Amino acid sequence: MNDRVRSAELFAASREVIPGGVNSPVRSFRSVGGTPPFIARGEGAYLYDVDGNRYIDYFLSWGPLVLGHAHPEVVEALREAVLRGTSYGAPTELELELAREVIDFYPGLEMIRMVNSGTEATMSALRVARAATGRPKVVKFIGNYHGHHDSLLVRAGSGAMDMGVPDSPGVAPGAARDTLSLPYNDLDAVREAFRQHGDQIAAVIVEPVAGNMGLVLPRPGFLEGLRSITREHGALLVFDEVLCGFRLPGGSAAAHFGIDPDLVTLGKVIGGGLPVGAYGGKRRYMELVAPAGPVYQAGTLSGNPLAMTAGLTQLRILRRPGVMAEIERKTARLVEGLNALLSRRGLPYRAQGIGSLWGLFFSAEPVYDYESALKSDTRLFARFFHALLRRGVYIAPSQFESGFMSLAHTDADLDATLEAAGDALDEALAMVQ
Ligand SMILES: Cc1ncc(COP(=O)(O)O)c(C=O)c1O
Ligand SMILES: NCC(=O)CCC(=O)O
Repeated sequence: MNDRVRSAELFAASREVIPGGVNSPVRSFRSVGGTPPFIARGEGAYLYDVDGNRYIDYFLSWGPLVLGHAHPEVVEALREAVLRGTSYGAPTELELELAREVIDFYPGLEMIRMVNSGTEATMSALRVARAATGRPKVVKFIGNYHGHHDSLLVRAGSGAMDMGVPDSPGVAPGAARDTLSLPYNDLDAVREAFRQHGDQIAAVIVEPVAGNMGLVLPRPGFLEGLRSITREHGALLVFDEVLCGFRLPGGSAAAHFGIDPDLVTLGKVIGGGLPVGAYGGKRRYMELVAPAGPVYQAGTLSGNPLAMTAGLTQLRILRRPGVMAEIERKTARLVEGLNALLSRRGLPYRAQGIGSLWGLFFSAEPVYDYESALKSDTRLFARFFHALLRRGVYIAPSQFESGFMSLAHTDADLDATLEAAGDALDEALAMVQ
């Protein structure tokens, strides 16, 4: 492994002109320390940095690249598409095709609107929910992350969790006042919130599998409970599947858990690595969106032809027989391998996976919400992270993020990863003691 000398120079220079040197806080290594590699290119399962180091990539642009970097068919489709122009601001058949592809993939989805990010998707979904119900309040769960718009940047996960201040200054107090933040996996808290404010609550928004406080699964009955409580009180249930969409068995939480949300937000995988988000749901709600209805939401680059091309190509490959199963097999193999390493060392930690998502908490106790996630040993995580990175394996630089898997990862990559992980664990443990 080469030093990251050039990366360090670029990081220092970037910090002069870009806040913190990055265009999104999670990239900065703030919680683990040190210098993030500056990336020169990605290919398959690998990232290459400007100093000539190669990393097996398990954060995959924070989730979108379910086939790996620069999948040849995605690249070819983009090469052809770019010759036809980069943006029209007028409707295309591609948008229809991607809408149909997603609707076909996602049970119960009737209409969908493309936007440019997951943030826009959740912001717009809540606007629809408020318009549909005429109510102001929303329920979210502590440690779930739905993007950075005001009403949901409250007790948020992801980078906000690392900052130690999950509530950002600058969020309009009015916006935050209408957000009720409850512990994840706690149906009693939801029932109590509805008992107090039921006629004021427009929607419950949830990451059905939580991926922004580390990977946290819903307890059996939690999602079913949300469905019945929201129905009972005339509030909408919004599944934020920006992160878990097309990465859970069956492709979605709706399919995997057999639950029919009113609205859904998507992003990441559906854009194939280009900037895309989407919100959709039942026709009666989505027909409120302009110009079909009065709820205004727009976007200069929404439905961008390059983004639609990348998303469509990636989803079609993902739907080929055996592809999702293969990615899931590799995820399970990695998780099993990590757990074997941990048990062999007598450590009380466990990795877990679902679909093509995985996670490992350095906590001896089960993690089911934000508070229990915070009990993890973040110092041990930081040491493990850097020891892994030095061995050419790049996971998300925070204890409170998820791991991802792609089709491009080979069994040889997994073997190399597990060997590196064993050595990295030993190194990290030796340093902590
Ligand atoms: C569940 C979830 N919702 C929303 C978002 C926001 O998406 P974006 O970063 O594209 O704005 C993210 C990740 O960033 C996410 O993980
Ligand atoms: N799990 C965290 C994210 O997916 C967010 C990525 C970003 O904000 O750059």
